[in-house]
Amino acid sequence: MIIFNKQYIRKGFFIQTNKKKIIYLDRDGVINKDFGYVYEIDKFEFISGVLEACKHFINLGYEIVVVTNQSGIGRNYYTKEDFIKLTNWMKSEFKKNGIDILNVYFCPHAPEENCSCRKPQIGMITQSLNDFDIDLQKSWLIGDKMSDIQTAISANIPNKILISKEKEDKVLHVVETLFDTINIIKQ
Ligand SMILES: O=P(O)(O)OC[C@@H](O)[C@H]1O[C@@H](OP(=O)(O)O)[C@@H](O)[C@@H](O)[C@@H]1O
Ligand SMILES: [Mg+2]
Ligand SMILES: [Zn+2]
Repeated sequence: MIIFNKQYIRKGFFIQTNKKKIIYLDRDGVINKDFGYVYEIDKFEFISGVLEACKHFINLGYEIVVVTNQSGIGRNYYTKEDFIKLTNWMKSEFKKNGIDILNVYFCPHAPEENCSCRKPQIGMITQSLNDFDIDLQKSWLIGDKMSDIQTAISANIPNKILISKEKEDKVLHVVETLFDTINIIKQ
């Protein structure tokens, strides 16, 4: 039996980092089909392969955080309560498939409000760092707009993937659906 010298432990030689590694997921266009300001359960259609991809991430030890712009609230297309109702349903659907979503962060503001949380601003990422002990260097951000990728750049998240049918030469990883990221995120 090895007895660690208490003074070493006191000096932090054996501090184990339990920092979380996160997959930050954009919602519309990544988790669900983006029909435009989706806020009703019957209009929320999971994109094929999303559940399998999320199970893959969890098997690799990641936790999943959703970061979503919801300007439809600020534009008065729907209410914050509508969004929360849909979000609770979405989380329950993930849960039914063995996938726990650590948290969903959303920006309810319209673009003209110039808030600090609407992507590509990094307010939602910063809030997640306040809420959890996260290792951003081992985390990923996956989105369907270049503004999502810009969020990762601004937040110093080194690993980012664009979900798009067009090749964006400014982004190293461009795939058509979240399922395709299984071939990229392997540890
Ligand atoms: O992709 P995330 O961030 O999860 O959510 C995007 C949605 O809030 C909506 O964002 C809008 O952009 P504007 O917010 O109007 O610029 C449009 O792109 C809509 O099609 C889209 O549904
Ligand atoms: Mg999106
Ligand atoms: Zn905001």
